[in-house]
Amino acid sequence: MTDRHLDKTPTILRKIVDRKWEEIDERKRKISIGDLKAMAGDQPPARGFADALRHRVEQRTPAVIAEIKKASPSKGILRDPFVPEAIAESYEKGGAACLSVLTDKDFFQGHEDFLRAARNACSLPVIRKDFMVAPYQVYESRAIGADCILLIAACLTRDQMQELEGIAHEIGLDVLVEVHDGEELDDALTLSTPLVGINNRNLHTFDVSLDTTFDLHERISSERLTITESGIMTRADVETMTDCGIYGFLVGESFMRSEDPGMKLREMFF
Ligand SMILES: O=C(O)c1ccccc1NCC(=O)[C@H](O)[C@H](O)COP(=O)(O)O
Repeated sequence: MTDRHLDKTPTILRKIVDRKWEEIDERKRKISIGDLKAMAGDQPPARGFADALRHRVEQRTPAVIAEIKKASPSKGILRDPFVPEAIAESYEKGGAACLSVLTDKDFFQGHEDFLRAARNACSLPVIRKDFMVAPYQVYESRAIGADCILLIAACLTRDQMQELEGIAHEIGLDVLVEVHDGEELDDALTLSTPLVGINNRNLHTFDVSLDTTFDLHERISSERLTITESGIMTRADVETMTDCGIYGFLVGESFMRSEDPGMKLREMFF
């Protein structure tokens, strides 16, 4: 593993990142980075992910990134049967600003085809929710139709994040950088992306505390956009955030466990 925080990085993230490097090697044997760059270059313009969020936040309306995930390491299977296109349509009707689609197979039972299907079923911008460690994956994200990528500060050095962000912006992708503590936020704030996600889930223990957002949000200037991630389960959770001026949300589990995810979104947020 070539990544930072070797002793600090949560075990689950280290396992995921190790697997990502293997996956990249396997994929490179099938599609070269040159071919992938060409495929990325053939894509139509991306849908503006950051713009869609900013537009809502400026109107002091919740900007919800609604997540499509079948399973997670902390919670196991969340939804079965799982039909990404139906979920995407339901989220759009429910008022989501953007979608987040898990593409990691081994830990989240995701797939790139889920991203393609969800994006084709609606007009919302989509973030590829995966574990980016190398430029190959950034080109691949654009090639499969993503509009934004996630950079998780806990598994990247500052230099790696800057490199991946540079490539993403060069090929028309937005970037959401995710942090869980002050040190990671220091690194995240060296990037130019306006989108800063604060993950309320401690990936060592899987405990969730919304205080993580309140503690770190005050260090994020108003030119950027705070997105509170993980553990938003009720309307009361939403109101606690909006009362503190936080209008960006990334929500998965509570929607995924609901029969009608878009209806659940509407009930919780609007
Ligand atoms: O959720 C996990 O178990 C997990 C484990 C390792 C890395 C990331 C993990 N979660 C990803 C997320 O950040 C959540 O999917 C996202 O914030 C939505 O959270 P929730 O609303 O609690 O489903």
